[in-house]
Amino acid sequence: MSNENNIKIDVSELNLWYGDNHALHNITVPLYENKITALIGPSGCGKSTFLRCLNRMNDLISTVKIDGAVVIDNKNVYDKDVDEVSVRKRVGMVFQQPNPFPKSIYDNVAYAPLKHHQVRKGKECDELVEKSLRDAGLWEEVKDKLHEPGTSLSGGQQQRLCIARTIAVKPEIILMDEPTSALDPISTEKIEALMLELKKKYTIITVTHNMQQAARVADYTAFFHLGKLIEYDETETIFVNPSNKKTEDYITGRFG
Ligand SMILES: Nc1ncnc2c1ncn2[C@@H]1O[C@H](COP(=O)(O)OP(=O)(O)OP(=O)(O)O)[C@@H](O)[C@H]1O
Repeated sequence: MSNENNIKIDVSELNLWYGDNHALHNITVPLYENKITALIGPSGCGKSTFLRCLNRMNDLISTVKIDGAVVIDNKNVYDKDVDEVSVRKRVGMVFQQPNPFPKSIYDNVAYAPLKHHQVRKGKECDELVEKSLRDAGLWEEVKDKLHEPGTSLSGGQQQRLCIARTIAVKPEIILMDEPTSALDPISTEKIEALMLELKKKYTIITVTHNMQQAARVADYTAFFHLGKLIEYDETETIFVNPSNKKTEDYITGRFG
């Protein structure tokens, strides 16, 4: 694997237990800046669990125990002096089901930046809302109805609204957990095109069950099986010339 890229998230010897269930085993992986990394593997192999470790979302589950390190820009986000809210601001997340707040399109985007005092109400906030919606590829479709409910949009538009809401707080990393699995093919295509645009500014880690999607958008792909990272490499290598038999069996549809 080429090493010309900057490491944005350096995960080392990460283990996670849900009670007695050892769900992630000693995961060590460098995730690269301004790249899209796809996490693939059969259901229950730990993809979402791993993704949620990157912004400390698993801290919200009381039975979880984690050890190991997730180092972002030279600082382990699990160090005692790190506040998890600040981690979640730097590492945004987009979920499988579009989940806009029960608020207007405008307020969905403006809510967090206003709450965190990143912008003032009025012109400054208006500009941020417009920029975020533009960057999420949604502005032209919603600019005349910003005060209508976010839930009045189509599923694909709602997902782009959720992406606009995520980028409005200026994260450095965006985690996506099967961001297109609830969408039709045309909306999926728009989100994939958007991901390729967004990686110029952000580091993206995405979970997908869709092999074609991983092949289309991801620079790097990590294959998980039973809580272990089996293989991680440039996407083309994973799909064309995997070195592990399990990877080959999975991508050729022999299991999963
Ligand atoms: N909140 C939770 N509490 C307890 N166990 C959990 C929880 N979430 C996941 N697990 C367990 O952790 C393991 C990994 O699950 P995870 O959801 O990370 O897998 P996944 O690869 O994302 O699966 P899928 O593709 O089906 O979404 C499974 O054994 C699952 O049952």
